[in-house]
Amino acid sequence: MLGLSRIARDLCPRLRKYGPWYDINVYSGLPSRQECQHTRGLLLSGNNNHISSEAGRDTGARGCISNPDAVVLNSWDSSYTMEKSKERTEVVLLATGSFNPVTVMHLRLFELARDYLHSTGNYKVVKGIISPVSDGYKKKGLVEGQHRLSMAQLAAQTSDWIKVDAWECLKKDWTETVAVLRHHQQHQLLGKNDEGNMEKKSGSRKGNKRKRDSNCQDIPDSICAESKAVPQVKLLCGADMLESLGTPNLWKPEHIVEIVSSFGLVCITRMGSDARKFIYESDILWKYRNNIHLVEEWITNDISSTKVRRALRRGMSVRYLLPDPVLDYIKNHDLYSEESEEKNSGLILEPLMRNTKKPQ
Ligand SMILES: Nc1ncnc2c1ncn2[C@@H]1O[C@H](COP(=O)(O)OP(=O)(O)OP(=O)(O)O)[C@@H](O)[C@H]1O
Ligand SMILES: NC(=O)c1ccc[n+]([C@@H]2O[C@H](COP(=O)(O)O)[C@@H](O)[C@H]2O)c1
Repeated sequence: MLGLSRIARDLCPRLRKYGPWYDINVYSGLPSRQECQHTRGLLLSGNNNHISSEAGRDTGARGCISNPDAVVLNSWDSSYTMEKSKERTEVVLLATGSFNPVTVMHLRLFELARDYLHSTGNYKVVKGIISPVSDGYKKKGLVEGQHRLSMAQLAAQTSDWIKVDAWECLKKDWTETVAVLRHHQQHQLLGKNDEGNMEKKSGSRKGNKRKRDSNCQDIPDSICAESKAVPQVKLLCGADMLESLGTPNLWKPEHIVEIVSSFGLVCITRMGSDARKFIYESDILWKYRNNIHLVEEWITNDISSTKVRRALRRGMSVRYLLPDPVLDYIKNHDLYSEESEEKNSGLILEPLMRNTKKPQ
């Protein structure tokens, strides 16, 4: 830890010569992501290191801890940096949900969110992840995880950037969403470090993938190899899921704070939900509103998995609401019936079960 603080101190004079905006102030604690939106610079630490080292006093610049696992030095003067480096904060969009079954609207969420984030000029979406919930969620009518996973995989085949991740789904027990976010953020961090180590070992740099930052010219190779900031994982959801944050005992308050402060939300408007009003009426969400990106879906589309299952049970066509391969999969496995809709009937949803205090 002390070694890392020393590295930060050593780097200051070198970085300072590129301009006052690079003064470094590595804070302890966990600032909100909005303070880190333009995170750039040197990845300094790994697991749970909360470095406190004041290396520069100018108010025009700061570094910050962008997540519990990484310390990055960033530029405070974002407009200058944007213009100078044309770099944007990399984002991984994570959508959790039942996906019972996945619909074309689920895929649209990713496209809408990516368009919006790119239009801000501040972000570059590098990946989308669909993470179907585990059977342990115990939602009524939830068909087996393996089927929901397979359908999501078939749907994602049409995209070159949306992937399906089985980590959450294949667990026997339900995982709280904040833990899923932490898992994927950690994965990003390890991925970046592995990439850095691989390059150091092979001594090669592949194409443009990890171009040496011009600001790194006289910084030791061992540090520069890790100079690309880790992508931020953000939760992607519809406005109904955002509103579910207000359902008593469904979400732990500290988890809501962590989601909106440390990760951030990208929320797509949905018929029947008023996300703006909900944010206004919630003190926590209002406090972190700069880290909640509300995306207006102008081509409104109220496809829902519940409606699709209902139509399937009634023998009605759902073609063009789901990708064709998903429809074929449902037919081949005879997935949705009156019987399947009764699954978990009478059971309490796992988050409610966990968060409801038992009477003394
Ligand atoms: N039409 C839609 N508009 C906006 N968001 C949507 C839409 N459909 C799904 N979502 C979002 O996709 C995520 C995963 O949704 P989920 O798997 O629960 O599907 P769903 O269609 O909402 O299911 P259900 O009908 O059971 O509520 C959630 O964040 C949800 O808000
Ligand atoms: N406390 C929590 O972390 C919490 C509570 C309720 C739902 N969720 C998640 O939100 C999503 C909701 O999906 P559905 O809209 O299909 O019910 C699921 O991924 C579920 O795991 C998380």
